[in-house]
Amino acid sequence: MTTSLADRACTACRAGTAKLSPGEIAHYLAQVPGWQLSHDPDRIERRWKFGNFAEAFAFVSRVADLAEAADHHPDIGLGWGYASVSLHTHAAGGLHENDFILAARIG
Ligand SMILES: C[C@H](O)[C@H](O)[C@H]1CNC2=NC(N)=NC(=O)C2=N1
Repeated sequence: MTTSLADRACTACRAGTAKLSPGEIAHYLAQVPGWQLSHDPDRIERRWKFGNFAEAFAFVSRVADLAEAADHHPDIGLGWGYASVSLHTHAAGGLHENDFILAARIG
């Protein structure tokens, strides 16, 4: 049995790390329902709605904890009743397995 994405470990990336190919992206994207692919650079994004600002802020705080634990860091948007997360790997100039691991952990 293969390890589920959320249980895999993020690997440290250095400049020059290869970004995922379109075929690899499609393979990983199928494992993170709700996340959408965007481009330039390749990235995955998701937006959540909440009933107030405090709930959105608490969600963002949980995402920040997951990011620190993984040593992989998303761009985060926050406002009244919503939060958005965008993931890509700076070192690769696009998407890396690490982005999908963190997306799977965030949910
Ligand atoms: C050494 C450490 O793994 C790197 O600096 C990490 C930190 N967090 C990161 N986060 C993201 N999104 N992309 C990176 O390339 C990245 N690099």
